Amino acid sequence: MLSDWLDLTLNEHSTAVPEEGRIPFGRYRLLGPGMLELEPHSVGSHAHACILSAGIHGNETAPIELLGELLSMIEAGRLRLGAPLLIILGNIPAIQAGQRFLDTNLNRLFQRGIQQDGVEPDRARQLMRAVDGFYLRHSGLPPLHYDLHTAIRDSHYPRFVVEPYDENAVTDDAQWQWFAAADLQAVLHQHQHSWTFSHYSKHYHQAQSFTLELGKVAPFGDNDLTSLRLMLCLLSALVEGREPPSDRASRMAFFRVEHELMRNSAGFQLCFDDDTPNFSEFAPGERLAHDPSTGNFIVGDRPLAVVFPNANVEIGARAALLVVPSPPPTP
Ligand SMILES: O=C(O)CCC(=O)N[C@@H](CCC(=O)O)C(=O)O
Ligand SMILES: [Zn+2]
Repeated sequence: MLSDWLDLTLNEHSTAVPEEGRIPFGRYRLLGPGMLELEPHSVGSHAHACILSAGIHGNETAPIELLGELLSMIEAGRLRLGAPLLIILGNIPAIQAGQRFLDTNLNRLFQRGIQQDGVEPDRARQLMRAVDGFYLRHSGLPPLHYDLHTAIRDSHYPRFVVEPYDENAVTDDAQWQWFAAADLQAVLHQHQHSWTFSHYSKHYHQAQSFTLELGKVAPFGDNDLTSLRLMLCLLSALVEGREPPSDRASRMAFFRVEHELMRNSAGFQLCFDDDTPNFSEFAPGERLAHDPSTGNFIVGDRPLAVVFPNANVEIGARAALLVVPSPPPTP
């Protein structure tokens, strides 16, 4: 029944799933569309209050399939539920339509007090309430949130972590070691508040919270989950409330954002090929973008690598992150 919940939710039949019930080692409760809470009979020695979200962008399907796999394992009793878990399917109509979003990018709206109306702002408000309630109910446990995505382009590091910015919340070193063991290959530290879903949990709840890019966008059924086998091991450990496997953080490449390229007008253009992979480097003097309202953006004294380039974002939105290597954290 739990593993059917994903399919039934996406096919508008979630009412076919009872609102609450038993599962091996615990209970489940539906909090609302695309929001499933699992509560263990007993918590493991390393349990966190875990939020795992996917489908914040509707065309990013591999993470939804990965959560389906995790739910099947829980339902079959192959994992011993040992931590409270909130599973979230983000933008349900966009997932149904196979689109990144319907009207506006949901992953820029996670800010308390947002005033906009519409499908995505309403969903952001629902999800923020669900996160607040979940962390309040499980306030005795450290909060954790992994928001699972896939990227539009190829990448020199196919699986990587984006660490949201917050000056008051410190990332545990253990997180980097878990990500290294999960075969994530790079980490990107954000340099300013970004109002993404992972930023919400970090900023308002001091959660260990990250956006995880787990490969490239593909339709349902076209994802190769074998590359996510070690990621599934990390998630399984979190589900069971035991300590995840660790590896040397220095296996991963670390970067920090130096500059955000914004699309300021309709005529904005990126001056490199559309299929340029994430983390491609550009030399000093190269022109990266042209915007009729602000002119050229030219690389300054040191090389810059480009991440998430997209000239077609909404006007006023981020069109690329420009990043530089940064030292790995010292344990
Ligand atoms: O591949 C792309 O261009 C976009 C992939 C994506 O959706 N990335 C997230 C990153 C969120 C963050 O900065 O933490 C996004 O743009 O929302
Ligand atoms: Zn995404």
